[in-house]
Order: sequence, then structure tokens, then C-alpha cells
Amino acid sequence: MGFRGKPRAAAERRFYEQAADILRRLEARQGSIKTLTIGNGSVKPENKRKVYALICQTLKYSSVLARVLERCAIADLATVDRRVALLLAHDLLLTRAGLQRAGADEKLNRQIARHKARLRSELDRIKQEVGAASDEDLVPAALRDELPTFRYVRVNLLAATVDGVVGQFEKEGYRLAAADAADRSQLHAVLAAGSRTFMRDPDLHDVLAFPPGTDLHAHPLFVDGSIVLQDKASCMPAHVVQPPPGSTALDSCAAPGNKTSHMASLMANRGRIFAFDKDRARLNTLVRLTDQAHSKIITARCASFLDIDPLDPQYAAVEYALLDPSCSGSGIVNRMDALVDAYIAGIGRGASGKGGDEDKSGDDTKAHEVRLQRLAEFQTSIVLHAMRFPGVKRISYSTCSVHVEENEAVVARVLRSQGEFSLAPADQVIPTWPRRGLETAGLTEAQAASLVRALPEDGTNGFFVAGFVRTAPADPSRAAAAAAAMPAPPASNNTGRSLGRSKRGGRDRRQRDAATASDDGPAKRPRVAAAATDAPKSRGKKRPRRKVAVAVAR
Ligand SMILES: C[S@@+](CC[C@H](N)C(=O)[O-])C[C@H]1O[C@@H](n2cnc3c(N)ncnc32)[C@H](O)[C@@H]1O
Repeated sequence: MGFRGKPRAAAERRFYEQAADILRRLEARQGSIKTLTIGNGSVKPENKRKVYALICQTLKYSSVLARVLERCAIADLATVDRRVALLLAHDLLLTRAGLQRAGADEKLNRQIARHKARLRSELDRIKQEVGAASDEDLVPAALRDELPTFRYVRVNLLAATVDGVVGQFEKEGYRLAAADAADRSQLHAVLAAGSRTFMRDPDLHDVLAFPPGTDLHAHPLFVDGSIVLQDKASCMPAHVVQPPPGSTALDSCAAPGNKTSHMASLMANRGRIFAFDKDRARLNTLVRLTDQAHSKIITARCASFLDIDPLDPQYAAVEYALLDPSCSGSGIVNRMDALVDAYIAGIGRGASGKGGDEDKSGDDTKAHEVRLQRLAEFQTSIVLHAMRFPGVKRISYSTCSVHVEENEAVVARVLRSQGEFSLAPADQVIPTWPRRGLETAGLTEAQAASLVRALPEDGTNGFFVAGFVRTAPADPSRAAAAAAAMPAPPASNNTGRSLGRSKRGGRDRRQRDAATASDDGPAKRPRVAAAATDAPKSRGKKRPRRKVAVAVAR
């Protein structure tokens, strides 16, 4: 028995230590909770969900747990790592089951368990002080109240019809509620009320809306590629650019490819889409995901879009451009991020909640402004570059940011910097969607009205979309001059590398590198084993110059 017990004790010690290590990495902003737990190869598969739940719950209660530990000031716990103590205190005080596998790690368990009564009474005292009727009331309100982000489902028209998918859900017992574009509050009320209710989206014909929390990841329609789980706002750009079947489009910053596969769906797999992304690993994901979505017209190229020559004859047929470049990601509603932010802020203040360094927050504000400025330079350069493709006549520009700097200000600057494109009129840009752009950065009321904004209170992520249409024939020299006139962004310490070689000197490279930490997530570069052609197998087509690397699964 003793022999069998030993490895188990080691495994259990590892459980809390491993979770503490994940907290340490979250503090260092080395990844999201999900990537550091579910995507962490060193956490045993059977423990992943447990570790994930423990981390989320501990973060929710971290400020109160830290206060309990601080107030008790138990000398015996001084030697225990701060994060391990938080995790143990969580399990000991806030779960019915208590410490995980109690008894497996005798020393650690005994060390904390013998103080349970004292810790518990301190927790009760805090509850009394703040008037909390239950443990749940101890969670800061901002982390408790979830915004209702609906589960949006995009029907992949390459594998199914909207009616077919609706019928399938009805057969499974879901109730289809009527959607009224004019009454958004009714839409919200219906979805918030019923767990097995759904609606056709009133703005996008290929999108369905389900109540928040609906999990369709294991649904057969998702597994066979008939539906794609994609936020509604992120489905808007393909509808704004509207490439018809048989046309040629490009996607400048395409990975992981949700919008690329959406264009292929609207194009009925007829025509061609050039999909560029500078990140090799992300482009590999695009190749895999668009393949699962049955998209057959995508030519994926690992390159910086800014290195692509718009006058290269192979792009002469490109008429539609979807531009969704890196951005601050400030519109993404992610409750998990909010948990981590609150936890890190709590560490900064100390458990007592005091502290805060005003000079530092001033620095943070400045760094934030510089970052936004760099992103805006980069985003503007992407739009102006797309406008240099002589055949392009319609463009969508989007971000998942709520900042004016990356949205209306970029649009205004693009309009000032060239004379061939204007904003698409409002009736061509998701006309039924009520929230429009802001009349700022020199934009007129009519221009602002042709832009689309989305905010979390609309039940989507924060998002921005602009449509541009060609209003004057292409003049390559004018567009090139506009691009050359772009001011160089401030020096960046960005480490991201392009996989393509620039033929045009430093300015483009600086603009490209100006996209610092963004919604793209940390750049992962898996080892590369072999190269696969990026060309679709079509007759008579010129072989593209760049190759897509195939990553080895680790
Ligand atoms: C917001 S994400 C795109 C999301 C994508 N459109 C989708 O819907 O799945 C931005 C992407 O731009 C890529 N990117 C950044 N700079 C780039 C550049 N200069 N050229 C091409 N891609 C770039 C990033 O690697 C990242 O994958």
C-alpha cells in the first residue's frame, strides 16, 4: 500500500504546484487561462478541467482570499508560496469537497488544514463587514455580472442551407423565435429568457443567434462543418465586402481564417481568394480550418501583405479586399481576461487594497497611447496598400477594437491620403444595424453613418467595420505616392518577424512591425518540418512564389 501511495502523493503535490505555476505565468502575462491550462501539455489530460476550474474560481475570490490570509498572518504559512496558499485556501474554505485528494500531500494539507477554523472565522468576519449573504457575494460585482454575449452560429453555405440548419435545430427541440430588426430589446429578451430558443439574425442572412452559454462545440453540424461558431460582429466584414461567386478577392491579414472561409461561403466556392498572413503557425491553422469548412478556392500565402506587389499580374483580377489587421483587441469581451486583470491589479494594490502608484499609471497611459498610435499607423498602411491593387473596387476594413484611434481616425486618415476610394454609403453597409460610427476625427455625419460599430451591450464583441468603394480609376503612381507619404511610426521593440522579404526598404517593415501585442495572441512558432504548396490544384494557374510550412504537431 505504501508503495502505491507514494507516486499519488507526488502527483497531488504537483497539482497545486502546477496550478501555482500557472498563476505565476498569468501574472507575467504569458498566455490566457485557457492556453496555460487546457493547452498546457504538462498538465495531465484528466486534470486539465480541474486545474482550469480551480484557477478561475481562485481568481474570482483572490482579493478576499488574500485578505483572509493576510489578516490571519499565520506564521506557519509564511514558508508556503503565496500562490499555493491562495489555491489551498480556496479549496479549503470555498469548496464542499475541500482540499483536492486530502491526505495525498500530508505535509501541505496539514499545514493549512489545521488553521481551517481560524481562516473560516476570518472569512465570516469579512462577509459580515461587507454585508455579504453568501460566498458568491464576495466576488467583485464587475466579475460577477456577465454581459450576455449571445452564441452566434454562421451557417456554412458550402455545406448546408440556413433553412436546413434551422429545421435541424427545431427537430432537436429548439424553438425558433421571430426576430424583429426594429426591436432589438425584444431580441435580447427572448434570447436571455429561453435556453432552447434561437433566432434568425435580423441583419445577416446566414447567421443564427442562440442564448448566451449555448455550447455547440460537440454538435454534429459543427463537427461536419455545416456551422461555424463565429461572433456576429466578426461575420460583418464579409457581408460588407460582398465578393460575388466567381470573383477574385484577397484577405490581407487572414489567419486563423474565419472571415476567409466566410467569403468562400458567400462566393459558393467559385472564384479565388488570396489569403495572406505573416504568421506561419497561424496560417497553418487557417489552412486546416478553411479545409474543415470545405473552402476550396483559397490560396494561402505566408507573407506580410505589405510585401505583396499590387502590380504583380497574378493579382490583376483582385476586385474585393477584406482587411482585418492586428488591433488592440479592446472590444473582445472576455470574462477570463477580466479575472486576470483584476487579480493582477489586486497584487499591485496588496491584499489590503491600498497602494497604487500614480506615476506608473501615467506611464501605462502613455504606453497605451503609443501602442494605439503604432497600431493605427500599421492599420492605415494596410488599407492604403490594398488601395494600390488596380482592380480592387470594394474594401472592408475592420477591427475588434473600440478605440477611435484604430477606427474612425484610421478611416479619416485613409480618406485624406488618397483620392480613388470613398466610404461606401450606409445602405450598403449592414443597413439594418443601428449602431453606427462616431462623428469624430473630421468625419461628417453621413460618413459616420456609413460606418458600423458594435459594443458588448449589443450582445456581440466590440467591433468596427468600414466599407470603401472605388470612385475614381486606378492611378498607381498616385497610390504609391500616398503610401510613401505615410509618416514612419515611432521605433518599436516588437520582435515579430515577417516570413517574407521586403523588396521595398525600411518604411514598410517599420509599419509592419508597428503592430505590437494585439488581439492576435502571443506569437507561437512551432517547429517546421516540411513545406507544402500554397497553390490550389487548378489547371493553367501560375505557381505562387511562397510556400506554406506545415507545422509538426507537438
Ligand atoms: C485580427 S487577426 C485576423 C483574424 C482573421 N481575419 C479572422 O477572422 O480569422 C490579424 C492577423 O494579422 C496578421 N498580420 C499582422 N501583420 C500582418 C502583415 N503585415 N501582413 C499579413 N498579416 C499580418 C496576424 O498574424 C494576425 O493573424
